[in-house]
Amino acid sequence: MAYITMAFVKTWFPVYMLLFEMYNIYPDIIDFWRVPTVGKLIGVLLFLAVFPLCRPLRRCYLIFHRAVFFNMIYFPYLSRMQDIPSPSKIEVFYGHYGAPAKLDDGVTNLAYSRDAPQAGMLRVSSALSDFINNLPSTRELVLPISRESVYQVLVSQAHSFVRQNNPYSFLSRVSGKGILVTNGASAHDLMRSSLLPAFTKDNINRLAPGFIEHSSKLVAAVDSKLDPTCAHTSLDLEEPITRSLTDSTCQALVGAHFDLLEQPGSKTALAFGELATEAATFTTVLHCMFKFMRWGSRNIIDNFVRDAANAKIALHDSKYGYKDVVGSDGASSDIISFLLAHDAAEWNADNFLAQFYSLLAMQSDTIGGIRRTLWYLTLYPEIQSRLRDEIRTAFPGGAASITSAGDLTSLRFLDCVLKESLRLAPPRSDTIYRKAVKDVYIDGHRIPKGTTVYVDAYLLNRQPSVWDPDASEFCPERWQQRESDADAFTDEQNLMTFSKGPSSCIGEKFALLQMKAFLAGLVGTFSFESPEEDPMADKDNVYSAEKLKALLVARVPGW
Ligand code: HEM
Repeated sequence: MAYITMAFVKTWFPVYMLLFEMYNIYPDIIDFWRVPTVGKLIGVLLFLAVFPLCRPLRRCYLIFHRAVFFNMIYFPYLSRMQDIPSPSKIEVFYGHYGAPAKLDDGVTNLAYSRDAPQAGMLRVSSALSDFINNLPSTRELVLPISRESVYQVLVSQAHSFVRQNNPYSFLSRVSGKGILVTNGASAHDLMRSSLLPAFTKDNINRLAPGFIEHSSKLVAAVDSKLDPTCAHTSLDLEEPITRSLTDSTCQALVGAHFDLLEQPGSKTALAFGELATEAATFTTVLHCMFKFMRWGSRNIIDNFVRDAANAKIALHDSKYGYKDVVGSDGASSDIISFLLAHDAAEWNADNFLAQFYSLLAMQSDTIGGIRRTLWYLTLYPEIQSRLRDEIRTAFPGGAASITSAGDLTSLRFLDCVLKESLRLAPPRSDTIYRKAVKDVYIDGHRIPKGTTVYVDAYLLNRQPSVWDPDASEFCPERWQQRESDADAFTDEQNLMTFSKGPSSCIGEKFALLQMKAFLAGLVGTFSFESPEEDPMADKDNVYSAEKLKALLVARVPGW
C-alpha cells in the first residue's frame, strides 16, 4: 500500500507542479475543458506522449533554473534591485525560506528584519517554496520592514500597485468575480466604492443586535454540552463557533436565518456543511468552496442568497424559504438592504451573489481571531479573569443585558485584549501581496514594474522599532497606555492585521464588533483552560484549529 502511494505521489507530484506552473503562466488553461472533443483528445494524447519525460524534465528544470540560475546567478548578480539589502544566508535550492516543510514566513521574516535593523526593505528569494506554498509565481520578493516603506506601498503609492491575486484566484472559479478576486485597479475601485456605504461605522453598529443574538445562541449551545458532574468539560469549540459565526455573518449580509447551529440537519446547513465545520483557514474555505462545485450544494446557497436579494429588490414571494429578519424598529439592517437603500440601480441578485462569497470567505478570519484570542486567554488566566470581571461589572444583569454596539464598545479591556491577540497572531498575515504596475520608488529604491511586494503583518505587528522592545509579548495594557500617545503613527495605524490603504479590509469594523459580541458572551459566561501541561511552551504557535478542539470549559457561577 505504502509502495503504491509513494509511486503515485512521485509520479503525479511533478505533473501537478508542471500544471501549476503552466496555470501561473496561462490562467485560462482551465478553459481547456471547454475545447471541442477532438481537440481534447489530441491534447490528452500529446500529454501522454510527453508524460514519461515529465519527471526528469521537471527535475532538470528545477535544479538548473531555480538552484543554479536563479539563486546563484540571477539573485546575487543580475537582479535589477541589487541596491536593496537581502539576508546573507541563502540556500542554493530553496532561497531564503528553507525547505517548504519548515516554512514559517512570519518567524523567518522577523528574524531577517532583526538582522538588518536600519533597512526599510529587504529583497528575498522564495525560489522553490513559492509555488509549493501557493505564493505568487515571482521568485524574488520585496519585503518592506519599516512602517514608512509599508505605508508607501499600501497607501501613498497605492496607485502604482495592484493586489497580486494569486491567493484568491481559485475563489473566482467558483464564486464569480467579487471584490476579493476582481482583476484590475479600476474594476476594484468601482466595486469598493459601491460596497463601502454599507461598511460605515453607523451601519455596522446597527448589526450589533444580530451579532449578540447569535452569541447568546452559541453560549446556550456550549452550556448544553457541559457535563454537570465534572468541574471542567473538554469541548470541541471549533465547530459550534464556526457554525454560529457563519449564521451571524450570513444574517448580517442577507438578513436571513441560515440556522447552521440550531438546525444542523437542514438542507441549507448540509449545503454549508464542509464550510461550517472546517472553515478554519482561508485555504480550507477555498477547499470547501471547491467542494461546492458539487453543484447540488452550491445551488442551494446560490438560490437562497439570490432569493434573498430578489425578495428585497422586487418584494416577490420567497421560493426557497427566505424570511427577512427585521430589527425592533421594523427595519432591515443587513448589508444588502443598506446597499439597495443607497443605490438600488447598482444591485441585482447576481452581482450581489459574487460579493456575498467574497465577504463570506473572509469570515474565516473572524473565526481565526476568536480562536487566537481564546487561546491567549488560556495562556494568561489572570488576564482572562480580569476580562470576565470587566464584562460582569459592566453588565451585572448577565449576557442578556448586553444589547447594543455601544454596550460592546464600552468594554475597553475587551478591546485591548482583542487587538493585542490580533496584533501578535494576525489571522491573515501571509496574503497581503502587491504587484507593481509600473516602476516605482519606495524608500529611495527603484522597484521595477512586475515586482511582487509582500507585506507581512506578523513581522510588522512585532517589529520592535514600531512598537516597544517587548513587542513579542502579550500585553493588552499597551493599548490602554498609548491612548494619549502624540506619536504621528498611532497604534491603530501600526496594526497591520487588516492591512491599510484602498485595498485594506473593508470588513474591519464588522469583524471587530462581531468578535467582541462573541467574546463578551463566551468569556463572561465560561472559563477556558488549555489541556496542555505547559501551554506557554507553545505560546507563539496559536495558528492551529486543533487548539479549540479540546479546551477545558467550565461555567463560572454568578452571571
Ligand atoms: C479578524 C477578521 C479579519 C481580518 C484579520 C481580515 C483581514 C483582511 C486582510 C489582511 C485583507 C487584505 C487586504 C489587502 O490585500 O491589503 C482583507 C481584505 C478584505 N476583507 Fe477582511 N479581514 C477580516 C474580516 C473580514 C470580514 C468579516 C469581512 C466581511 C464582512 C471582510 C471583508 C474583506 C474584503 C471584502 C476584503 C477585500 C477588500 C478590497 O479588496 O478592497 N473581512 N481582510
